[in-house]
Amino acid sequence: MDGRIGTVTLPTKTQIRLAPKVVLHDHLDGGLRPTTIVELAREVGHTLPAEGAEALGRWFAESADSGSLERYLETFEHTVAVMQTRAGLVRVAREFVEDLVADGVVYAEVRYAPEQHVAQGLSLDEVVAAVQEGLEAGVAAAERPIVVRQLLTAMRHRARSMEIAQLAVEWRDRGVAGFDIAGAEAGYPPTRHLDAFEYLQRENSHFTIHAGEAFGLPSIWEAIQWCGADRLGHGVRIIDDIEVADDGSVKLGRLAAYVRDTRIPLEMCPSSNVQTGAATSIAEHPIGLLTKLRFRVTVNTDNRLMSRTTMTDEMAALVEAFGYGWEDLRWFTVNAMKSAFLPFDERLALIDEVIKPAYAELIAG
Ligand SMILES: O=c1[nH]cnc2c1ncn2[C@H]1C[C@H](O)[C@@H](CO)O1
Ligand SMILES: [Zn+2]
Repeated sequence: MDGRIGTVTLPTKTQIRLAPKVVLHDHLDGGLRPTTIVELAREVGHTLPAEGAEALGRWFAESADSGSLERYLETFEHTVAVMQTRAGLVRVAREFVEDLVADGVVYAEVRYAPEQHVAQGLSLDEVVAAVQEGLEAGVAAAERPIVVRQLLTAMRHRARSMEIAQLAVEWRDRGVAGFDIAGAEAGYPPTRHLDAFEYLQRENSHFTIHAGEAFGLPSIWEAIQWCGADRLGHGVRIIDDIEVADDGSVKLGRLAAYVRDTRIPLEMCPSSNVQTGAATSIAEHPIGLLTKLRFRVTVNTDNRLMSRTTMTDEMAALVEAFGYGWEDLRWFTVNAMKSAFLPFDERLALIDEVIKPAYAELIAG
């Protein structure tokens, strides 16, 4: 494909890869290289569900492509198993950054649940330190500048969120930018972790909440109006509060209006949503309508291994499905940078000095 539809030139994959991109929702334990999993599994004696890196990569993608978030999450057993040692965590984090750099990402927030990496005796603090060491090694070795921060996730079906929130605050000046909760959504409302969110608010800290992915509006409403989430992980089901009439007129319910009016960022992950059944296809993904309605939409990968994707792939898929041009890709990227859990002056510097000049050139052709 030469990237032309009629007389309009659409961004090609090769061009998109070179454009600066920002990812806010990218799980460390969802982005390992299959080759690394094979090697680490051999070292620690973990039995994998497929032989060899290629078959394993396929296994992750096929198993995650299940139509259910719960089954999608089962695949993480095999990544988490090889991320239980300091060396394993350092390596995975370093390679994670290398892959982001190769994808043209200039700012990334990398999330994972420290409580899932203590099975072989590491303390929570040692886990965060190992990940930070790997991320910094990746940044130091990068050919192009990249800024990377950690988000510490607590698992919503467990009861360690307060501890993890405290850990995020302890590490706030050493590479951790915020907090998140993840895992099965149905049956585990965000208010189960209200004490952790209230603590973070008192500490002037930042957090996002996975909400509106496998459960609907009540989950989003709790995340925002009870817990005070700064951003929504996915948030796709906000579409349930939007009515589009046959004549094309649109009516927002009170929650959708609140989300749009207060510019709450939506960390949208199109491919992941198709795999878990939160959306039927990329072309029918609510991101199309939400973008048209100017919600604060950002584009993300969620789990590059399980979805066999990259930021470049996600953006290219959106270009193909919706005909987006460079202005649209710049808008997603600036939205994401504005929504980052990084100090305002640092966000502005990346927007003014890195993102806008690069897109200005791309738009000029
Ligand atoms: O999209 C997701 N929704 C809910 N939970 C998720 C998603 N992607 C990954 N997780 C879980 C599985 C990981 O083990 C955990 C921490 O990264 O977060
Ligand atoms: Zn996620």
